[in-house]
Amino acid sequence: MRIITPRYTIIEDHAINHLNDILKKLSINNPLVITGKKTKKFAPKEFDFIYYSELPERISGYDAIIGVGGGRAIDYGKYLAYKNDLPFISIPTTASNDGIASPIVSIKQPSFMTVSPIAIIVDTKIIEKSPKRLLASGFGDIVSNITAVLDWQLAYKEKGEKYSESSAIFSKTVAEEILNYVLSSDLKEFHKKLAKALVGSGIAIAIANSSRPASGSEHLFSHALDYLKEKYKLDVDSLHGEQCGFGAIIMSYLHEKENKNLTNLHIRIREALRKVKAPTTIEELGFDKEVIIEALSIAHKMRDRWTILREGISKEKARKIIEELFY
Ligand SMILES: NC(=O)C1=CN([C@@H]2O[C@H](COP(=O)(O)OP(=O)(O)OC[C@H]3O[C@@H](n4cnc5c(N)ncnc54)[C@H](O)[C@@H]3O)[C@@H](O)[C@H]2O)C=CC1
Ligand SMILES: O=C(CO)COP(=O)(O)O
Ligand SMILES: [Zn+2]
Repeated sequence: MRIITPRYTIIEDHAINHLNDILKKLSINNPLVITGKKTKKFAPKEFDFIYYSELPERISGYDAIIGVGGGRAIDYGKYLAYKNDLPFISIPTTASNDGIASPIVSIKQPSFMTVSPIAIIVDTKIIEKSPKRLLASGFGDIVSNITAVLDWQLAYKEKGEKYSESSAIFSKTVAEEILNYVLSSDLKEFHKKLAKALVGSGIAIAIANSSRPASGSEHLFSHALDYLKEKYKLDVDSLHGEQCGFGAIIMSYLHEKENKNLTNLHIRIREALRKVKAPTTIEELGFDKEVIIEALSIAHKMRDRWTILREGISKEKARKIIEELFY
């Protein structure tokens, strides 16, 4: 199977200045920009634009789509490009999840595979100035790759699932590298290392042609929270990466129980999340304890993906795990 990865990836201060040069190299003359109301100020002024909240199904007369913004702006831009069979250029204005580089579209669950961006332009000066909460969310999404790879290896061992060692090693290495960086540094370069790690995660997904290297039981838990937010009409504004990082604390704890080589993994993950000020308590994440317990007990049903949750854990066992970890 052919692996499609971005043809141009620039991650540096003032990277935005390279856009016209990249468009020329790609022979793109008339792109349409998809952005959000708060991130329109970062969009190149010379091209037409549409807000992602006002997306048409079909467009004509453009030869590419450029996504400029946070996770949803990039996701909707990627989706529109895919629907119209156009190349997609990703220009994230923050680093809140690995959608900035992945071939996945997650505007609704289940997410689906499209095509990797043909170019990714990450202006680290813009990222640095973006809300710290969004960068903490991005760290949650990348640290979740550690439990995602552990789950993938478990599925390979217990169910014979297709597994790519090259994608898994890549995904695990970028995640562990930034975890160690956060635990041992003053975070001066955090935004740059985070942007590079999230791009690496998106490429690992492209290599696997699946979100497996970046989405395991911790993402199932996050999808369960999204489902319960909808079901109970909860007024909770937790971000994708925040939910996944919190889920990684729980799932690394479950993996540790079965694999003594992983001792203290959940402690290291929780300490690193706390250091970047990502939510690490139920109150900080914004949910009631009972919703967290219900999410853990239904997470395995969110998609057909074998993980450490296996056929699911009872509410009683979920309660015990949550109380051991957070009380
Ligand atoms: N395709 C993929 O692989 C994945 C895609 N996603 C997508 O990402 C979405 C979540 O993305 P998030 O970014 O967490 O939330 P979001 O996109 O809902 O919100 C991000 C917020 O940050 C603001 N923002 C962005 N850059 C900024 C800057 N430089 N300064 C000030 N404000 C800025 C935006 O205006 C927006 O209000 C999901 O709903 C899903 O659509 C999530 C995970 C994976
Ligand atoms: O969020 C993702 C990777 O970080 C995509 O995961 P899903 O395939 O579970 O939606
Ligand atoms: Zn994710």
